[in-house]
Amino acid sequence: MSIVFENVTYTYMPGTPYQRTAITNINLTILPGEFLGIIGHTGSGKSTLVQHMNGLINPTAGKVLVNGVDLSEKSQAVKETRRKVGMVFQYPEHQLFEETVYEDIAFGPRNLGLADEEVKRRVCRAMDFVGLDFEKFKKRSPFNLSGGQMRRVAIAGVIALEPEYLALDEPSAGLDPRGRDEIFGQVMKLHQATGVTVILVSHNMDDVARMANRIIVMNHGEISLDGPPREIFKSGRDKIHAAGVDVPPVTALLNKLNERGLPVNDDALTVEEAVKSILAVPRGQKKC
Ligand SMILES: Nc1ncnc2c1ncn2[C@@H]1O[C@H](COP(=O)(O)OP(=O)(O)OP(=O)(O)O)[C@@H](O)[C@H]1O
Repeated sequence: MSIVFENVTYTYMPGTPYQRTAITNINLTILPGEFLGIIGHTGSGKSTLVQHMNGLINPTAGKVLVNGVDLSEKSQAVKETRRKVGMVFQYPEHQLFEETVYEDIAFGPRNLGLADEEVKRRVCRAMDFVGLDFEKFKKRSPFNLSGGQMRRVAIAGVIALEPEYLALDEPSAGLDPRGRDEIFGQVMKLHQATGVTVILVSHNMDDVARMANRIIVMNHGEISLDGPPREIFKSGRDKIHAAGVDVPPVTALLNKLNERGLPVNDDALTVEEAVKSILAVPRGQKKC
C-alpha cells in the first residue's frame, strides 16, 4: 500500500504558447504511516505534484499508482482508489456550502451511501479531531463562524471520509499564528491517533520540520532533497538555500552558535530541543 510516482512529468497547456512544465521526472514512493512534508519556493511544483495523488490531474508522461492502481486508467477500481486520498486545498472554506456545520461535514459520507448512524459517527469524530464541540456547533451556519473555525469545518469534511492518505496544501494559509498552531496540532493528533498517511505542503520549513518524519524539497519542478528533517538540515543546507527556502530558525541559530565556537548539538528542530542543547554546553567552554 503506497503512493508511487514513476517518472512523472506534467505540462500545463501543452502545444500552446502558454505551455509550462510544472514537474519533471518525479520518482517518489510514499509509504503508509509517513508524515511527508513538501516544501519549496512559489511555483516549484508542490501543488501540481499533490494534485496527481488523487487523479485530479494525470501525468503528461509517467504513472501515478495508489495502492497499485494506475490513476490514469478508467475503471471502478480507480474511482474507489481516488476516494482513499483526501485532499484539503488552499482556502478550503471557500468550498463550504451547506446550511449547517453538520450537513456540510456529512455531505461526503452521505455521498458514499452510508447509513445515517454511520454518517453521524463520522461527523462527530471528525469534529472532535478538529476541536469543534459537536453539540455546540452542529446546527450553526458555517458562514457565521470565524475564519479558523470555517477552515476546521472544511477539514472535518475531508476527515469524515476517513481517507487512507490525507494531503493538505498550505492548510494554514492566511491564519494567524494561533490558528496555524491549532490546525497543525489537530493534523498531528489525527496522524498519531489513526496512523493516516499525511502529505503536507508548506512554504514554511519551521512548520514542516516540527511534524514531518520525511521532507522533500522541490526546486523548479524537481525533487532536490528527500530524507528525514535532521539529515536534510545537516547535509543539505546548500540545496535548501538554492531551493529558496530557509532552514528552521532554531536550526539557523544553533548553526550560528556552532560557527562562533560554542559546541552545541545543532540538529534541534524545536525551541525546547534547542534550549536543551545550549544548556548541555559546559559553562565557559568554547570549541577552540
Ligand atoms: N492551471 C495552471 N495553468 C498553467 N500553469 C500553471 C497552472 N497551475 C500552475 N501552473 C504553473 O506551474 C508551475 C508550478 O505551479 P504549482 O502551483 O504546482 O507550484 P507551487 O510550488 O505549488 O506554488 P505555490 O507555492 O505558489 O502554490 C508554476 O510555474 C505555475 O505558474
